[in-house]
Amino acid sequence: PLLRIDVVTIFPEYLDPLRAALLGRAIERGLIEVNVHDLRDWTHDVHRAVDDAPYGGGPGMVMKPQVWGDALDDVCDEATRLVVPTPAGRPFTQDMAHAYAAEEHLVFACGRYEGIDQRVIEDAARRMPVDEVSIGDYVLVGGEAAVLVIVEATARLLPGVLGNPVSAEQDSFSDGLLEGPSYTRPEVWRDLAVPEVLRSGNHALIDRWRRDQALQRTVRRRPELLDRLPEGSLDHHDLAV
Ligand SMILES: CN1CCN(Cc2ccc(Cn3ccc4ccc(-c5n[nH]c(N)c5C#N)cc43)cc2)CC1
Repeated sequence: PLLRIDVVTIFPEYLDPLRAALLGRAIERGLIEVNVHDLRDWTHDVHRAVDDAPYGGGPGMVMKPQVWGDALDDVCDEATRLVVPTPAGRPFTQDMAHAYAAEEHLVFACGRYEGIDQRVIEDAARRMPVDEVSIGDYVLVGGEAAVLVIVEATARLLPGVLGNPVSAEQDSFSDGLLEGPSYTRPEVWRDLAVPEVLRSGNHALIDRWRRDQALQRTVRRRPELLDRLPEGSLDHHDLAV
């Protein structure tokens, strides 16, 4: 496959959506290989314990290092990049999705409770690249949803995974602005009409209108993106918007 993915979690069924739709077909076609492992398969005790009380006190439980250490020893190899979702992680970005799409083997460690004993990450970092990443500034209950997000954003960049091959520059964030509105038939729906310009056939005008819409939407919803635009990417007409 282009990319091998292993996920370790105490809720393996949470990753079932990876096998649906386009991603599922990419797996069937051998473009991507996805293996999901139940962390409890590496527990040592009759209670199959994966967590314990935090040193130093505090709320909740922490995931035991021994269980994770044994699991990662079996699942990781010389080509592995270990990705650990965590609220305290580096923000996951489109650039990271491109980097992950170029990898050979990704292993995702899904934490639950208050997270995984930090020594698991420290120990892994001795023999492989390890990324602690966050998918956004909101609080989840575990890492599984983040893995679904990261895998989707990464897999869609692999050649052949999606029907229409995406090109980096066509991706919405690539020209630095948000996507503008889209329309399709019927021309009027619940007395809402499609903007005239889009039916004019005047493609210079259409392109200009679409850029204006993207610019207005970006100013309204994500003004901070405008600071990141490359120098001179807004012409005098844009600035008049
Ligand atoms: C008093 N304490 C209370 C706990 N908080 C911190 C905290 C610690 C763990 C969890 C639950 N959890 C366990 C593993 C795990 C992985 C990813 C994510 C995650 N959340 N949001 C993202 N963007 C994520 C990603 N990616 C959450 C996870 C929630 C909140 C500090 C203050």
